[in-house]
Amino acid sequence: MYIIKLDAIDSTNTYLKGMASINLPKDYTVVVAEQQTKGRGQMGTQWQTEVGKNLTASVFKHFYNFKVENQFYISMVVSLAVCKALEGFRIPKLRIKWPNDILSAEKKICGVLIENVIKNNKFQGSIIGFGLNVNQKFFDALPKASSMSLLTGIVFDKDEVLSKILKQLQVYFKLLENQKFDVLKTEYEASLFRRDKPSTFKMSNNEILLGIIQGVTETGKLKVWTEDEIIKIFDLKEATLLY
Ligand SMILES: Nc1ncnc2c1ncn2[C@@H]1O[C@H](COP(=O)(O)OP(=O)(O)OP(=O)(O)O)[C@@H](O)[C@H]1O
Ligand SMILES: O=C(O)CCCC[C@@H]1SC[C@@H]2NC(=O)N[C@@H]21
Repeated sequence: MYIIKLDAIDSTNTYLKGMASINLPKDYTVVVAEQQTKGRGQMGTQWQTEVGKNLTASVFKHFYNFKVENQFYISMVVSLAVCKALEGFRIPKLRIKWPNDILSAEKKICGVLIENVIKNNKFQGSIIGFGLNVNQKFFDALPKASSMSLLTGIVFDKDEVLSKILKQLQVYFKLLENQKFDVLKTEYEASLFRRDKPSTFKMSNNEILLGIIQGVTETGKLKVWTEDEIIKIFDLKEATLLY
């Protein structure tokens, strides 16, 4: 494991992407920054965190002969590894909000941004970025966010948290390497936020839809039992889970 610690950078994902474009980094090369000036979230959003309080890190993972159709398993691995590490710190009521937000007591404490590295027309590996709210206490502009510290009253050692997450990433990636697809999907679905509960979705055409989350497909689409009594399959661009 090789950890690069930076005081400030635009984005740890962008930094690692730049490294990978020159030479593919070794497996589990980690970039961690105290401050990101252009932290990136999913779907073009910004990742905002208080300087020095939280973990913003990116990890490089190689994949050899990986079938691109299995990509969602990478997402499952990362969400499960973060959850398992957080369980170890006794963070309460952990859930994975599809596809890969980590919630505690229904508030978002961690976001994940996975970006693929393709070279010579081949999928070489992924840059796994995660932003974990560790010791930040105020989220004035983010009403749905919280942190490990806010939820427990404890101030955490960020290095210790990072090291536990990296350890769990290795454990769960081993399962993926050994093709334990069922184990991963079952554990992911068991942790899914609002599974088996009536939920409200906002569709891309702005319609509101009610349904009950059943689980996910192997490619990461959400299976929802709707009012018309059929199972609908949503991809990320189609539906946002409101509550
Ligand atoms: N440090 C952070 N912790 C949690 N969320 C963050 C953080 N930084 C940025 N975000 C993102 O900010 C966005 C706005 O969060 P907010 O809590 O206001 O919910 P929202 O805009 O209603 O979004 P959503 O559709 O994700 O429920 C979300 O996409 C969230 O992922
Ligand atoms: O929208 C999300 O939930 C994903 C947020 C991912 C944020 C992390 S912080 C470290 C890494 N570098 C980035 O620019 N983004 C990810």
